[in-house]
Amino acid sequence: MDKLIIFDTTLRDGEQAPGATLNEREKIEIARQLVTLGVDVIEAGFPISSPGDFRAVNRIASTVKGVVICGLARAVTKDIDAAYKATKPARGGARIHVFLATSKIHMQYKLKKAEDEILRLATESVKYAKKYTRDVEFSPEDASRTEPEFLFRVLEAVIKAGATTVNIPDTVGYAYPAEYGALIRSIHERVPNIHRAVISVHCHNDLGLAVANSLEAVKSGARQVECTINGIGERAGNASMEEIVMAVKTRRDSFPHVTAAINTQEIYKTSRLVSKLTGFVVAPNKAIVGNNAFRHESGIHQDGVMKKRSTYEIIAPEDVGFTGTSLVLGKHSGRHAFEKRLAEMGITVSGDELVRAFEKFKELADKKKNVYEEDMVSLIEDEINKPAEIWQMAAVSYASGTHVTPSATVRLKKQGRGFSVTSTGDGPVDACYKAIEKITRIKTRLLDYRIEAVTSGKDALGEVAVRVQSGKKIAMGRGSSTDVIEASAKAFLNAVNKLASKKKGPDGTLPL
Ligand SMILES: CC(=O)SCCNC(=O)CCNC(=O)[C@H](O)C(C)(C)COP(=O)(O)OP(=O)(O)OC[C@H]1O[C@@H](n2cnc3c(N)ncnc32)[C@H](O)[C@@H]1OP(=O)(O)O
Ligand SMILES: CC(C)C(=O)C(=O)O
Ligand SMILES: [Mg+2]
Repeated sequence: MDKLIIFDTTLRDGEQAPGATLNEREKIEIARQLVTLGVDVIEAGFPISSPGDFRAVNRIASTVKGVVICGLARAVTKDIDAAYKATKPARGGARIHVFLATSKIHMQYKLKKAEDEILRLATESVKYAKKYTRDVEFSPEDASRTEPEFLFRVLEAVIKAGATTVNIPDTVGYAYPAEYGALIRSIHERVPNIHRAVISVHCHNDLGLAVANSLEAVKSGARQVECTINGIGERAGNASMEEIVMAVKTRRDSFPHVTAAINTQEIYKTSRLVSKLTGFVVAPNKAIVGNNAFRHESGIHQDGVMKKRSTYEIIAPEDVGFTGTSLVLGKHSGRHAFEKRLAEMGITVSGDELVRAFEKFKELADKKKNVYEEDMVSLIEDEINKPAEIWQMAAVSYASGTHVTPSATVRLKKQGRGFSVTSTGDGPVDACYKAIEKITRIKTRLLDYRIEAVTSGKDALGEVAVRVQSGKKIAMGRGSSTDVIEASAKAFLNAVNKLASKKKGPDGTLPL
């Protein structure tokens, strides 16, 4: 079985994504994690591009061990000198990666050079880099749009000049899998000295085909893939490392001939580090590392996963280091998952109670994006234990603003009698809560307060969820209104009623 060399270019091509710029310290932190992940080569940067990038590549080469450190260079001697100087301290090996475009469009309009001049420059640059290190990679940029005959000539020449890896970039993400695979096979057939070099692939995602193209290339004889964590990179990005590695591992039947030495349990952690430091949020539906990659909300899927995981999961989440909850409750969930979640929370309901609680859950899930654990507890308390509504909310009014001491007047009813109290507080919500405490004579501590919009638009309904403690008792409360202060007061009173009914005095109040 051949080794599939994983060449990580998160710190070079990944960092070229607008907005992804990393400083020296951040690059080192990512490089260290890439070593823990087990990549074979780290393309740490483009040393000529800035003094900061030179320093970052140089620091990585000096401090990050156990991996080949690569620096990118144009076919220009000062770039190659800088790449050499920056990568020189690498103990695991230093690689110089020289690139030069070979497609007609790039040669004519960008480089303004003819084929012969390109061939000469490519060969001389590789020879020049070869003076510095044994490990030289050459990339004919835009290879997939290069005239095949010219591409074969360039590859043969650079291998003769000493290139040990020849990379075939699909620079603009133009290729599609069958075509790209055929290109790799034709290189095997038409470049006489190809056996002296490793064929590498470097695919961009402009048509969403970067991973598919890379995999097809591996099937066709490529033995190095250039990729980035989370697929970040120029424009639509590069081929995503985690997708390639997990595809090769999961579909061993299709890739029996290669193996990648990646410690896959580190994938999720690496993804989150790169996301945090670049500021590029990972889409929830991103393969392998998206938040939803291993989560199920649909009842039929949840039921299947509970009965046999592999009905809907082709990868074990722990294989990529994902440890979050896999069953998410929402409007598409079914009874099996609902019951399981309750059981996990230590709540056992069955028969009619379960039917009722499930109906209420569906109603709530229709309104809310997320059904939290506290919502479940509150739902069970409301629907199953049915606490008596000892105090009813009659009215709330409040005053607040700049240079105004927040105050609230709350009017509650109990057994037909009205009670009204005005109180001040740290804000209108606090003033309401103090007024309710005074009327009910229940002393509380607010443990948690959460507010979210359950409908959209200017008249959105705000729902407040609170967790309130009195003595040793804790109760959840929920309240909704288009006025968030009123919703807050309702939620608090809902919790206070539960506390009162949990330990009623003769008049339904808790002892102070
Ligand atoms: C496909 C890829 O990802 S390639 C890598 C792309 N990455 C980057 O460009 C990031 C870092 N780049 C930089 O910091 C700068 O572009 C530098 C330092 C490399 C060069 O900066 P400048 O000297 O100011 O040149 P500028 O970027 O404006 O133009 C590029 C020049 O390099 C030439 N060039 C482009 N590719 C190559 C190459 N592979 N070999 C030789 N020359 C090249 C261009 O033709 C142009 O030359 P010209 O000035 O004679 O017209
Ligand atoms: C420098 C080369 C390999 C590149 O990034 C590309 O062609 O996309
Ligand atoms: Mg690229």
